[in-house]
Amino acid sequence: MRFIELWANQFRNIAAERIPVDNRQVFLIGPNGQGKTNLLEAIYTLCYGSSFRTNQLKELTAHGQKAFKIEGRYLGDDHVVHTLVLEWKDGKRSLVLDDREVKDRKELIYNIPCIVFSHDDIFFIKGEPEQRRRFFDQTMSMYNPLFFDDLRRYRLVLRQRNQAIKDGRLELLALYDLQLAKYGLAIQSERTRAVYEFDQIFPSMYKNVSQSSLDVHIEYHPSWSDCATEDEIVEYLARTRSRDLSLLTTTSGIHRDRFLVMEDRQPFSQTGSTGQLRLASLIFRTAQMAFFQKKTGKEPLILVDDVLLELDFKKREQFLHLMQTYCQAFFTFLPEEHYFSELADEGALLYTVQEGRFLRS
Ligand SMILES: Nc1ncnc2c1ncn2[C@@H]1O[C@H](COP(=O)(O)OP(=O)(O)OP(=O)(O)O)[C@@H](O)[C@H]1O
Repeated sequence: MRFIELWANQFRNIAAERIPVDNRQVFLIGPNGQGKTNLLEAIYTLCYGSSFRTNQLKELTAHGQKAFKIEGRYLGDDHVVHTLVLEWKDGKRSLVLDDREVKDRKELIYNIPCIVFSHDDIFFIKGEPEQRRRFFDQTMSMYNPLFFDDLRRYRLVLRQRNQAIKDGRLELLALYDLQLAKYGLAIQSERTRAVYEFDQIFPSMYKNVSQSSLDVHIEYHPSWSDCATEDEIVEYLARTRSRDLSLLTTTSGIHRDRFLVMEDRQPFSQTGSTGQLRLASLIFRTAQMAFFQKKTGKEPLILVDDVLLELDFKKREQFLHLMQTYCQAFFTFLPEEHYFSELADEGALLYTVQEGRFLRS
């Protein structure tokens, strides 16, 4: 698929003007604070119904406004042009695809698979366990709707179980434990498989791009590591119930799983330099692209937000080589970063970005 045209109204500082983007590569070039990332955010929000910068859709509304709208026309894998519209109004989000309301955001994920490369990705490597869980859950949800469903159901049961603990309604726990075990085991098994496969891709990519022999790899440590069946999880939950009751929360489960980025036997966040961690975070994304393609045979749309700046020429070349398999890419660059020409195919679309306006160069 590829976007053909974008339009946003009252979305951050983007001017409400149609932006033709019918090209495999679109370059957005401009000084800081002009609206380059805002356009990437608008695309991402259209693809997933949520932003990669904030959990609050209302923040995307232009200053002084109460609503925004984004519209994208895209050529689908079915070779038909579709129109997708997202509107935020009166505190509510609505999504319409070809005049039909999209009731479940899940439909979108499988419609326009989109991967964003941003500076914040470094937190996948050096941030809290929650951030790595989110990365791997995202990676798996992109190709596996069943995993996505199991995650949603697990989260719902977890919330209900925690509420029951807080309310002292202990008679409900046995039922919740059965459900947690069911969805949790499915998620744990899928995470085990996915990390195994991801780890076939990531370490060699890291070695290639970094031009080093560092063995950086991923380890998965499930919270219920000693449990291989639903019955064993239920027993475990029963054994640890007093701990849950005293801490007023569910202290074990897939929401406590840990994904570790290791170099040899130590956490890479402790041994790697900032540059190495940053590079690893970029490789996380390219590995995510490769993984998605391996699973689905499809190429994702990618949004690359000024992350190439820190790489030296050699690493950038290696990295760009890995990043070839996309259906469409939007790149942001500062004007002084002339090296975008290393990347641009002949005929690529170039826009100069100035105060929220996109001027064809
Ligand atoms: N809700 C909003 N309403 C209006 N303008 C906004 C809103 N949020 C951010 N902006 C404006 O958008 C601009 C920032 O745009 P953006 O984050 O896209 O920068 P950028 O061009 O990607 O620059 P950089 O290279 O620094 O990342 C700033 O001028 C900011 O004031």
